[in-house]
Amino acid sequence: MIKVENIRKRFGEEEILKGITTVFEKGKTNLIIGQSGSGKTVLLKCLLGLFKPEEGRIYYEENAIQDMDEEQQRELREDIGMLFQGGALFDSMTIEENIMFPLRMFTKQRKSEMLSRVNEVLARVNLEGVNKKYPAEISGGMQKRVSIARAIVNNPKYLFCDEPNSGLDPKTATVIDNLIQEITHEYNITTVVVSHDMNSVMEIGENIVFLKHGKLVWQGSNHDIFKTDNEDVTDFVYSSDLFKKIREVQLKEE
Ligand SMILES: Nc1ncnc2c1ncn2[C@@H]1O[C@H](COP(=O)(O)OP(=O)(O)OP(=O)(O)O)[C@@H](O)[C@H]1O
Repeated sequence: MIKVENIRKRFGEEEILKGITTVFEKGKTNLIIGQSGSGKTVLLKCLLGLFKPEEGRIYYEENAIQDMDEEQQRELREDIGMLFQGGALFDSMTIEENIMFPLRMFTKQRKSEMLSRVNEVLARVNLEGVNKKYPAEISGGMQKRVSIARAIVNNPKYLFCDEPNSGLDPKTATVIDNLIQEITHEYNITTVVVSHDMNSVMEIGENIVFLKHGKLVWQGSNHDIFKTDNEDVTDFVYSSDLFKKIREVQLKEE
């Protein structure tokens, strides 16, 4: 669980996050959504400790990151898996070396132990046997799965995903979304996904935090989102014709 209490972040004169309070729940896929520029990435970077809010507090379980010393922050980093936009694999390393990277950084495991863990996570993302390939030799969807394998290799308690399915076709995007959700449930971790993709909202939005101009204007699940009459949310959801039609059908059925 990650708890955010009244955080404010400004750059120069401009206040980007205007007092956000929320909880990202354990064992759930928590989505941060909103229009471009609403502050999603800034909030994610605050959660990760990459930006320091001027006000407010962020708790990982009961521990505020503001109170952590360097050693505690290092321990927290070990518990965090990160899936970057675009995958961010190292092109000059094989898939195996890419996935092993966090293990080399954070553990003192022997090579054989690391290799066996690499094979375990590759199997989890249904990608056995690609160990010796380079990122350029596999498809975009496979690269994303390798990135997920790397993000979970160290058994994180928290998983952060920044636009995990950008650049993927809709079918592959759904596979990636579902994989993120399955892993979240299986390992009972706190997952936070930044997205502006309505399909992701539908598929995996168990707890959705909706931002507008740096404020949290709505929070709920993918079931609630079709019932709300909050105009900011409906404008966002029904900017897509497909979802407009789904809404019409739902309203007729009720
Ligand atoms: N390092 C920075 N310095 C100054 N301004 C910043 C910085 N990072 C973000 N901003 C500003 O904060 C605002 C919110 O940006 P943010 O990247 O969080 O939006 P977003 O909701 O993630 O948008 P998108 O969906 O386009 O990625 C923008 O106006 C942006 O210019």
